[in-house]
Amino acid sequence: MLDIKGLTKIFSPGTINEKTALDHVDLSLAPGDFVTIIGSNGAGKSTLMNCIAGVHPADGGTIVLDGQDITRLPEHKRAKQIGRVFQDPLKGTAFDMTIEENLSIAYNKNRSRGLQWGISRKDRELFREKLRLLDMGLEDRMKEKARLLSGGQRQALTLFMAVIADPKLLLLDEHTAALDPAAARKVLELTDRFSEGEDMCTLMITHNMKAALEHGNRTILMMDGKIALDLQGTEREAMTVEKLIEKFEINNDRMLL
Ligand SMILES: Nc1ncnc2c1ncn2[C@@H]1O[C@H](COP(=O)(O)OP(=O)(O)OP(=O)(O)O)[C@@H](O)[C@H]1O
Repeated sequence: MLDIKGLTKIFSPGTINEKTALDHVDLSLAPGDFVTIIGSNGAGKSTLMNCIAGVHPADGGTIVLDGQDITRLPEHKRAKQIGRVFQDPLKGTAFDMTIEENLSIAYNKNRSRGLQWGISRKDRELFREKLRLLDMGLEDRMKEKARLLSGGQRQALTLFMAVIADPKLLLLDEHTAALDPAAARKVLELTDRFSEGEDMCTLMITHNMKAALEHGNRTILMMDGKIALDLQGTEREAMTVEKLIEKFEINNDRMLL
C-alpha cells in the first residue's frame, strides 16, 4: 500500500546548518497496517510525515502509495489520498464553520459537486449517522460552530474528517498529545476503530511509549533520520516500555511512559 525507498531529506544543504533529517529510509506498509512511530527529539519523525504528505520535497528516494508514484506530486494532489491529523486541535477544523460544514468540506474534497451548493439532505443524514459512531453527542449539534467544541471533541471531529473521504493513508502526528488523559484515550479508541479494515494504512507518531506498543500492529523507532528498530509480531508482543528505554536511549522531552 505504501512503499518508501531510500527517502532522504537534507535541510539547509551546503550550509553550516546542514541537517540530514531523513537518511535513506525504507518502509513498506501493507493494506490495513497501523504503524506507531517513536523516537527522540529531532529523530526525523515529523519530517518523514511531511515528506510523505508533500509538505517538504524529498531530496532522494521514492514514495509509492497504492501503486502510484507520488514522490513529485504537489501536496494538494496527495491530500486526495492522505488524511492528516496534527497535535493542535485548532488546526484541523475551520473555527467559524459549523460541524456539518466542516464535515461537508472533508467529505466532498474528492467529489465533483457540479453546480450544487449547500449540504444535501442525503449528506446531512450520512453525517448524522456517522457522528453517532463517535458517541459524543455531536450528531445533535451539527449546526453549532466548531469553535464551541472542547479540544477532545474537535480532535475526534478532525480525525473523523480525515477518514470520511476514504483515504489510502492516515497520518497522525502526536494527535492526542495536547489532550487531557480521558480525551486522549477516547481519541485513541476512535483511531483504533477507524484504522480497522484493509482499505487504508495508518502511521501514528506518539511520545507515549505505552500507547505506541498497545495500538496498531507494528512499531518503528527512529534515530538520526533512520529506522533503528521495526517491531512486529511476537517480538513486539514481548517488548515493554522499560526494555525499549533500556536498550535504546530515547530522549524525548515530552516522553510519557
Ligand atoms: N523546516 C526545517 N528546516 C530546517 N531544519 C528542520 C526543519 N524541520 C525539521 N528540521 C530538523 O530536522 C531534524 C528532524 O526534525 P523532526 O521535526 O522531523 O524531528 P522529530 O523526530 O519529529 O522530533 P520531535 O519529537 O522533537 O518532534 C531536526 O534536527 C530538526 O531541527
